[in-house]
Amino acid sequence: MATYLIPKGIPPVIQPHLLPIIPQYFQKLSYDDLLILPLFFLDPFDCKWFERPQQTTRTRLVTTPGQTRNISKKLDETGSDVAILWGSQSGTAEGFAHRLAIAFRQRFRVDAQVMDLSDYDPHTIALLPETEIVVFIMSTCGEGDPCDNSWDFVNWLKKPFDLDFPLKNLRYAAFGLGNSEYRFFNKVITDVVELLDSLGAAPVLPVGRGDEAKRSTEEDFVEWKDKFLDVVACKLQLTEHETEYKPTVEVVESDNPRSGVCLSTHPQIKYKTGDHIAIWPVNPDEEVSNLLRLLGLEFRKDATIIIRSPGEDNDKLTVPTQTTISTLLGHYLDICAPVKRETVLALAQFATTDKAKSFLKALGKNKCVYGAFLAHNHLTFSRLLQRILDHDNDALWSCLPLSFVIETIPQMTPRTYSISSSSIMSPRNASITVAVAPTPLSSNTAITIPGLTSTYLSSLRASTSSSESVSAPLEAAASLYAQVLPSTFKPPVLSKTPLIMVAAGTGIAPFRGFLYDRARLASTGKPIGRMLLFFGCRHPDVDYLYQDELQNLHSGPLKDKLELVTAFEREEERKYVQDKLEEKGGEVMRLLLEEDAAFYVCGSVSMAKGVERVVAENVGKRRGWDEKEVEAWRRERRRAKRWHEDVWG
Ligand SMILES: Cc1cc2nc3c(=O)[nH]c(=O)nc-3n(C[C@H](O)[C@H](O)[C@H](O)COP(=O)(O)O)c2cc1C
Repeated sequence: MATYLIPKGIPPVIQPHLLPIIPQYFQKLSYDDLLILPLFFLDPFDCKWFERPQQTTRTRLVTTPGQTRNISKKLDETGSDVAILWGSQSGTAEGFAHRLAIAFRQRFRVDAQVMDLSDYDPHTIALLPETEIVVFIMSTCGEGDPCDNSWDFVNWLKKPFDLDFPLKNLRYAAFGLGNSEYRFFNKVITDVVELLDSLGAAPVLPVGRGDEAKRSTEEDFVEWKDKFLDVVACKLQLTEHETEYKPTVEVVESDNPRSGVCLSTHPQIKYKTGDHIAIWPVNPDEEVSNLLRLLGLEFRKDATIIIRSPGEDNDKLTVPTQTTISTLLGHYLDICAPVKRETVLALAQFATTDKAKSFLKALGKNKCVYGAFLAHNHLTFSRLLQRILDHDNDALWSCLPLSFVIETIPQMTPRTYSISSSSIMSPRNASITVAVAPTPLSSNTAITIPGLTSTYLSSLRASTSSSESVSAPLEAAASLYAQVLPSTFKPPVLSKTPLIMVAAGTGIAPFRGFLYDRARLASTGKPIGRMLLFFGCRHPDVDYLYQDELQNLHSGPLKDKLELVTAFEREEERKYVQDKLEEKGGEVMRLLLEEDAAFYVCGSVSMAKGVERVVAENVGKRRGWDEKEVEAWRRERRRAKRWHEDVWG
């Protein structure tokens, strides 16, 4: 294992050999699956990729000039009877909305309009006649909250109305995305449907709910979508057509040379302790070259291509244009992503032999067959093409339209990590903590699926040197596309505020930054509040991250201030952080209820849920409160910035 600390702002392409910076506590890491890398770039491809309201401000009342904010008018203008409104934070619901529109067009040869909820005025849904249908595809975020682009819409539904049943003409369908590990599972769609019904709207089919915790969101959506299309065919008396491939993007080659990825360095990157960083992974060369070979594009890989939407607004394109084919496959499309069952079926129409077509149809025919196949096989888009070729040598994929590849393979999205360094201690370097933990296939554990970003990051490390030294040079090719994302998971402003931090696994990352902040403040004579750090992992010899550093801090600059409480799942006592919180309940309660301590939890949703339950039970017991009162207390703590969660499913 090696740790690299690389000064911010050095464009690696220009200056590949990086200067080692070795702050006092950064010298040794104790976990083999750990990597610390710098951040370099913002806006990696010289294009604006994701300027969306949910990533900028809560509301966006300004639309493109000339574009209506009236849903009814938009349907009239486009001659469409179906509006698909999406509320999404990280793009899944948005992707589903587009897929539904494509399926709709393919099956009925008529258009449905996909709309970002924040681009339209909520009250205009009341203007729709009964002959039109609105589809809501909405994710739940935060703690049962709407995504940033859906707040206005949900608030509008909650407001008092002058008329009874103002939405009595509205016919709607709804699908929600959520995760049952969260306390408020799919709360947004549940609330929206309840409110719509109470305002007189009528559902055309039961609400669908996807559950990320069961990894069934995709199949839940497909099932609901098929039912929706059946219902809508009947309601709108649409004529069914044989499914026919109609590209939604057009790909043309250009004579204008383009050098592929256009890097922009950002020498003044700033971050604050607790911020996040989004990393843009790059697909492995092998996967890219396999796909190029299978698509017969090897010799055209450096050709410049222009991607455009025929007759549509090019702003809706999900990949930047113009580009090269190899950049498209290497950077813009997530070619290592799992292959959807729908993709298998859609691919059948391009199979050049009957044998290949039957293979694909049999593989994708139902979710059980496909699920069992995936439980035994690691499938990516190129692996699927190869698989068919192995089955039938005559099957050729060189006629597969590039437009289909662009529409079908999900676009690359950045992966977000907590910054694990302190901006006070190390303002010129940001580090992240990454576990390289490939996922074994459920029915064939000998085969593992590598994580795209963790593998990419370790390949940068491996390509530099096998040395353990922090001064290992980074090769010119090892550039990293990254963007700092401000977060609210910040240490309290006053260093004397007591802290309770609960982490499992790589959830330790932000707390490492918090501790170094306080270590530096302690060294300047600032008063430091008491700190309890609960850390859980499998085994002290396996994944006790930053063990030496934590112990150094504990016995050094944070002596008498920091208490480390560890829980090891695979030691004899088999303890989890929740158990340790219970054991230390007396002190935790004193700090929380009497000393205004700030409480932080970082790690998996299930761990955070357990932690919250232990704290809630203890607070309830101490104060003699019922569940509602405890919940009100917790919400108040959140508002006062004394309760923070950074969790993932
Ligand atoms: C920070 C965060 C908070 C979440 N909170 C909830 C929640 O309270 N209830 C729920 O059912 N799902 C919750 N989820 C799960 C999301 O709804 C789920 O990941 C969904 O697929 C995201 O869709 P999107 O990509 O369209 O934003 C949360 C996810 C994240 C990352």
